[in-house]
Amino acid sequence: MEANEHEHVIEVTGLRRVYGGGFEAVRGIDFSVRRGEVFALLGTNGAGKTSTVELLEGLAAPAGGRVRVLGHDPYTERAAVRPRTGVMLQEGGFPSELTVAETARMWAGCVSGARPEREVLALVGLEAKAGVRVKQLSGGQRRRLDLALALLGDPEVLFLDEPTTGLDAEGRRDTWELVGALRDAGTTVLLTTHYLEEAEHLADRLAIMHEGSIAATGTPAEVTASEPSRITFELPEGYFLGDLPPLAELGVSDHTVDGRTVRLRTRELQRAATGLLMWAHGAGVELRRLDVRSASLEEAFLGIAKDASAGTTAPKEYAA
Ligand SMILES: Nc1ncnc2c1ncn2[C@@H]1O[C@H](COP(=O)(O)OP(=O)(O)OP(=O)(O)O)[C@@H](O)[C@H]1O
Repeated sequence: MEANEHEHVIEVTGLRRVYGGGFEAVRGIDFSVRRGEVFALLGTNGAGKTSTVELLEGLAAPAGGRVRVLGHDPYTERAAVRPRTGVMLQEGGFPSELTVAETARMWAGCVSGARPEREVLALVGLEAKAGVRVKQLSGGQRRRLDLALALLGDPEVLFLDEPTTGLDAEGRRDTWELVGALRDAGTTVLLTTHYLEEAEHLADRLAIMHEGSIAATGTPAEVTASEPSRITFELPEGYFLGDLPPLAELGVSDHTVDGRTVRLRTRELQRAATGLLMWAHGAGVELRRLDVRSASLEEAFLGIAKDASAGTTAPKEYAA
């Protein structure tokens, strides 16, 4: 057992993946995941998330760099890593003629110390479908079955590739609850997702990938804080933009005016909001339709992806 096993369950350094035709899908990325953490990999289509997760699962060898899962190389030391990990691929690809229970039983036969099938089917809310053939399940129910199978071995580390794609709102919430409960029980979870709300809700830390590189990492709050906050209001009757205090002095980085609606962007939300409200108070006017808000993870994601496309920023690392 390596000394830092309890600290970093997954360690990725300078990782690269190159496909047959020479295309470099993962271009030297670094990140680590601590025990009991939920870590989300986000990114635009084709960013390299699945290519990365497959390397962590030991399904392929890296073209460069290093991966350690539970202190082992998941590709060359597969036998040491595989029994302690659970994997939910994007496409389960199970025989469609088997029933749900038969599929779970078949899969359990490949897992040492498997939990009872009924138990994992209940965890994902599929116990009532035990006798139904896989081909008769809806897309969302198949994702639940994929998740149930990943849980059969009671894994220490769980890899979930887009676990809630195709699930309805209730199914998504159920999966979030389950992942939260697994995390509380000490399971380390690495997931990929297209749903920023999901990452915001579930992830302790995340990385945003773009074209094979990591554009930003940190907690959702840290990554979100990288994007300016917004203040929107209507100019009071009889007032013009020039009547406001100088915007630069309020810490406003840019602004737009649309009719009487003013939109400000600032990285100093408290200073800008306080200055504006003090001005309104002093002038004895009301700022109608006032809306003051921090950026959402979605806004931060779009901003980071745009910057990365334009090549204007170095990777942003917010994590301690
Ligand atoms: N077997 C392959 N051979 C060649 N190129 C591949 C192969 N698999 C993936 N790629 C390319 O590698 C890049 C990364 O793909 P990957 O599936 O890892 O992205 P992703 O971030 O998971 O995307 P998505 O969000 O769309 O699932 C893409 O440009 C894709 O076309």
